[in-house]
Amino acid sequence: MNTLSLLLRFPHYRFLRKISFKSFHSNFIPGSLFPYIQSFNSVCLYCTKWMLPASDLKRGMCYQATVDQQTQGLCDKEQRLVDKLYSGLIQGHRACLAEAITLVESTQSRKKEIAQVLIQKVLSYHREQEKLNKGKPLAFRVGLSGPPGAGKSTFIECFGKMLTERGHKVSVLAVDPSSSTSGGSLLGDKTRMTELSRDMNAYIRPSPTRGTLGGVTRTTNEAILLCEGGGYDIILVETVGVGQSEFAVADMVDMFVLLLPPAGGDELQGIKRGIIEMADLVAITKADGDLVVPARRIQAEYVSAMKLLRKRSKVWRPKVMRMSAKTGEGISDMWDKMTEFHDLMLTSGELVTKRRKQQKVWMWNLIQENMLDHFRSHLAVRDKIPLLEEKVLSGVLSPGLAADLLLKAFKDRP
Ligand SMILES: Nc1nc2c(ncn2[C@@H]2O[C@H](COP(=O)(O)OP(=O)(O)OP(=O)(O)O)[C@@H](O)[C@H]2O)c(=O)[nH]1
Repeated sequence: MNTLSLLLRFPHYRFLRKISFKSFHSNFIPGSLFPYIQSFNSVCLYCTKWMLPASDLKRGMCYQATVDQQTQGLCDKEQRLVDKLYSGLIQGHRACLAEAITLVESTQSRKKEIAQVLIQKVLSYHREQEKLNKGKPLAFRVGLSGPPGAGKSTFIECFGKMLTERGHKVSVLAVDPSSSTSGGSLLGDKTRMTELSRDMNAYIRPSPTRGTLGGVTRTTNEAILLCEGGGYDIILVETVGVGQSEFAVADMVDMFVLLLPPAGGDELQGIKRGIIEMADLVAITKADGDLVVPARRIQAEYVSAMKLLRKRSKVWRPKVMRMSAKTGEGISDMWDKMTEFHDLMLTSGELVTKRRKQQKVWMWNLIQENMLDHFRSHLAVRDKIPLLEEKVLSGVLSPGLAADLLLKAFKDRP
């Protein structure tokens, strides 16, 4: 198709020409252009002229169409809610941040859809802000894990206060995978971090997970984004290192810190080897008074053990430090090490790569969770599950055969 026929086909060709290559590449096509785009093929030809790969354009169209669809699907009241939360959030209003997190945590399907429109808006805002920040991420995301009683909340209280005094805005998301399954809570009693919770530059929020790993992935990832949109530049995600949630958390942060008490091997039994392998920094807590000597010993043990671990980064080797939240000793050194890590990861490009990979993991985790929900609630399967589970438990049926039967029933019925 030559320029003349393009002009005939698109009377507004001159206008179309004004759209920059860059705006296409950022996967954005202004909604107002859609009336001008009559067929995808024609546009591909138009784009070939401007050296734009058709796949990028297709992706851009699909993306924008999805966002438009989502936004158009909202009624006035819902749209007003999204607008109110979005503007309040980016202006730093804590109440709006809290309400926005509650919205993303909702299990109601309509609320989930509204939340996605909000998240999409916040993501666009992020992209803009990161561009203004020369591509540098808006916040430093740190995962903190350790066994119960390791001193996590005492550390976060002390560390968080030091950071706010230095001018940072700190958000603490406490992921508690136990709360909905056991009715009890590993992390969440209200007396934790009392001083930090009164600090106007800190925001503490328990992150309920509905007891599923998928719950951790969805709500925590989205809460991180919202906190960053609200201007928090340091996000601490706390979790108890005795289950699977810490692995999920490690997949959503820039740096993973493991807090270990100066205790003997037995008390650290619950800590899985895998979690140590994921740590970028191990901090031995409570290194004060009588505990200084055991803290030194544990530190030396971990220094040697970590030398044997596979290297995960070209620019960083995991460090083992000692600190005391009671005396404050070692806390500032820890922050120095953490910023050193952040700077190295940023300048080497590893941080950007890591975050990109995490986006993909996030997407697949969500798909996995939704597929499993879909499978469990499918008409052809739902009623068979208790019976087959029972047979597997009593040893009448092998788990493999039971799984095959359920999968077959799922596949055979539409
Ligand atoms: N000596 C000393 N004790 C500490 C220090 N930090 C915490 N503790 C004590 O260790 C105990 C557990 O501390 P927490 O901060 O509640 O530990 P946690 O890891 O948050 O515990 P969970 O909330 O159960 O997961 C408390 O009695 C604290 O007073 C420290 O730096 N030095």
